[in-house]
This record gives sequence, structure tokens and C-alpha cells, in this order.
Amino acid sequence: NKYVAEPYKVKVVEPIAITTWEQRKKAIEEAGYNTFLLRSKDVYIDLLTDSGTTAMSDDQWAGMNLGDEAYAGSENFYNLLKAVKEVYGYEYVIPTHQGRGAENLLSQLTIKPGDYIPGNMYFTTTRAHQELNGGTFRDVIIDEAHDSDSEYLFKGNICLDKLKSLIEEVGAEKIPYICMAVTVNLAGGQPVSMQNLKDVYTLAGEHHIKVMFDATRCVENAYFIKKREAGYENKSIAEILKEMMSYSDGCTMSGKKDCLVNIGGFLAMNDEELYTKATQMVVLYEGMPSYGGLAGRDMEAMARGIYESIDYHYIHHRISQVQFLGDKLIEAGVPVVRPIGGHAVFLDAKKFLPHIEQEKFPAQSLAAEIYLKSGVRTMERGIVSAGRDKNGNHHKPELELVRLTIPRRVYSYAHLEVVADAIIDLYQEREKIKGLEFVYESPVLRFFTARFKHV
Ligand SMILES: Cc1ncc(COP(=O)(O)O)c(/C=N/[C@@H](Cc2ccccc2)C(=O)O)c1O
Repeated sequence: NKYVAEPYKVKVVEPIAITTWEQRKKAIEEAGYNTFLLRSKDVYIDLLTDSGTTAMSDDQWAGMNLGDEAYAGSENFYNLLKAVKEVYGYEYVIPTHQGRGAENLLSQLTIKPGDYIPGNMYFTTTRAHQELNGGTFRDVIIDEAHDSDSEYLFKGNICLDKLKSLIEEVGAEKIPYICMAVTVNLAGGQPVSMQNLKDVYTLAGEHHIKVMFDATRCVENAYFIKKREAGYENKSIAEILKEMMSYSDGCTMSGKKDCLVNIGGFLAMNDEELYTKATQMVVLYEGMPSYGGLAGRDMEAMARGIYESIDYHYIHHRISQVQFLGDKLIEAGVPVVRPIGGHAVFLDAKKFLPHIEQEKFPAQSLAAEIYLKSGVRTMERGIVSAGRDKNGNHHKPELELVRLTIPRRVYSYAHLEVVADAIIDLYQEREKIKGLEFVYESPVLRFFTARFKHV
């Protein structure tokens, strides 16, 4: 049938919270209507994030018992280095505790005040580190990415004209690197085509500008190229991934997604000079270049997860689960970002709640209502996540979304049916949902800790 069965069987189970409406009412009020502040014990089906929520395999758990916790030169580091070289093709790797560790190093090493960093749509932590180092992020993604109705198959693509005009406007020497996310999280988990990766790398090369991938969900991107781009249908995920990464000079990686681990990340690159500088800096922030804030066992689990992630049956099932949930909502007429992305289904909260203006945080309110209704936790990816600009005004993104993020190898199709049914019911009674206002707002990455009340 259309949705492939799980290519694994369960060996260990973790009971989940079956809650009552009263319990959930109390929990969401104590959380200030912010799903980030809910306690895991009060969450039934947790679709907050695909980050660090994966189920590891028996082989990865076996690897956890083979942690070489020697402070320096751990055997697990060499296994990680081998996996990164073989699967992604990069020459050097610096382990970090997670993606932000790598973003911190890359931004400090390459960005000077006054620099511009073009990229395919912003990501919260990536932009925060770029701005922290005096850089300005410039969105050069194609227009379709900002249109939740567009069904363009590669909405993560960079618009070459926008990139060219930025280079002309500010000059290549003001652009330390192009930040190419594969896939684009906030566009709805949308992929970049191989042709676009090639074209951007060629253009960047002509101006001696580096291309650094945010490779966090690169395996999902490879899968979409296999399914959607002519000439790749008969190539393996491994072959496609290797070719993808060849159109970059390095990457930051949050291993907590496509490397199938609960903690871990890395900064990878081909340039020896950048590597040398990174080894000098990593000792300040993450520890030795051979462990980067990770225990040996975590590096071992990540090395093994990298090899598992390129297995076709794994990624085919992973994407099938996301597609299954998306299809159910589309069939019921619930407004979602299309095409369905790689790691999540994104509800279009502007269309879901047209009676709530963006300044009253419709996506935030919808995420809270979904939890109250069903115990399902989701994440706001709209105006609250976008934060404020230098003048203190809200960034106002086109896309005001609620993300239903599917963890890897955790839930069954039955869980996703529960999610779909709850959201479809809520859609029928959507006009009862009210807007929110801040009770507490932090100045940086406010969505993690903000608290709200109904207007
Ligand atoms: C495309 C991309 N690039 C880098 C990172 C950072 O990696 P890390 O430091 O978390 O390991 C992430 C993390 N994304 C997570 C967790 C998250 C982080 C910030 C705000 C909300 C949620 C999410 O989308 O749920 C990412 O998606």
C-alpha cells in the first residue's frame, strides 16, 4: 500500500501519558500557553520537534557501551571521522555538542561586523549566531518558498538573481559564505534540487565565496531528489547525498536530526586553514578537537547513526509517515503548507484562524489549543519564533505556521491518525479559538521561554 510499514520491530517500549482535559487545561495554563514550557509527563504524543527525539537502534545502543572515554584521541572520534568522510565526503570534522555548537564556531571564525550572509530562508539559531558576530542575514530563497499554496517541488531553492544582486550590492568580500540549508526547516521542510546546489556552487566559485551547508536534514533532501528530480530515480540515497555535499565547502550539522542521535553535531569542512582555526577555537567552547563536548559513546552512536540514516528503507518509511499525516489533513481540507515536507506537516495558521491578526499570535494560540484538545504537542513557527528586529519591531514572516514534527522511528501510523482526527475536529470549531498576548517575553530567541494569556 501507499504508506510503507515500519522497517523495524519494537524491542523496548516507553509508556506515554494518557491525560484528561482537566489535566491538560491545568498544564497549558501553567505553561503560559507555550508548548515549549509543558512537562514531558503531561504530553501524550510529542510532535514538538524531530531534534534529539529519535529512537536509537540496537546497534547504536551497543555502540554506547563501546565509549572510549579517553580524554584525547578517542577511538570513537576516528569512527565518526571515517563515517563523515565516507558518507558526506568532507576532509575534516570537529565534533560539537549539537548544531548550535557548530554554528557558534563557524560564525565566530568567518563573520566580521558588516558582513552579509545570504541563505535560503532564515533559521532562528543560525541567524542569531550570524547577527551575534555582526553579520546581516539576507534571505535569497525563491519567492515560492514564502507561498504556502505553491506546490513547487523544490521550494528550498536559492534564487540566483537575488544572490547575484546581493553580490553586486555589497561585494563578494563582504560575504564570508553562503548558508545553504538542506532542507529548509521554516519553509516547511522543503528540499533544494541538485541542479540548484550545482548552480549556486558554480556562481559562488566564480566570486571565490564559500558555500556552507546547514546539513541538519540532508538525508531527507537526498530522498526528495531521488523521488522528484529527473535522472536520480535509480541512484542510491548514499550516491545522491555524496553528490549533494560535493557542492559545498563544508557544513554545520545538528546530528540530533538526520544522524539519528539524541545529542551531537559537528562542523565539517575541506579547507585545512579553516580547520586549523576551528581547532584553536573549539578548545574554548566545546573541548578538544577530538571530542567537542561529546562523550566517546555519543560520538560512537552518531557514527553508527550516520550509516543507518542512508538506508533506503529507513528514509522511505520516515517520509511516508510524514506524508500520511499530511494527506489526511489535506483530504479534510485543513490548510497546510504544500508540498508536505520531510520532517513535519506545517499547519497554515493564517488560513486556519483568519479571524486572529498576526500580532495576536495565531500559530501560538493554535498550538496551545491542539494540546488542550488532544495532548498532542506541536511547535509555533510564526511571528513569535521570528522575534524582533534591531528597532524592536516584530519580524513579520509571510508564513505563520504550526509545526507537527515527526520524530524518527518513534510513533506508529495509529498515533498519527489520532493527531489528524484531533486537528480535523478542531478545524470544525476554529472560530472559537482566541488570540494571545505576551505575559513574559525574553529579548533573545523568545519562543523558548515566552508566556502568554488570552486577549
Ligand atoms: C535547520 C536547523 N539548523 C540548526 C539547528 C540548531 O541545531 P541544534 O543546536 O538544535 O542541534 C536546528 C534545530 N532545530 C530544532 C531545535 C530548535 C532550535 C531552535 C528553535 C526551535 C527548535 C527544531 O527545528 O526543532 C535546525 O532545525
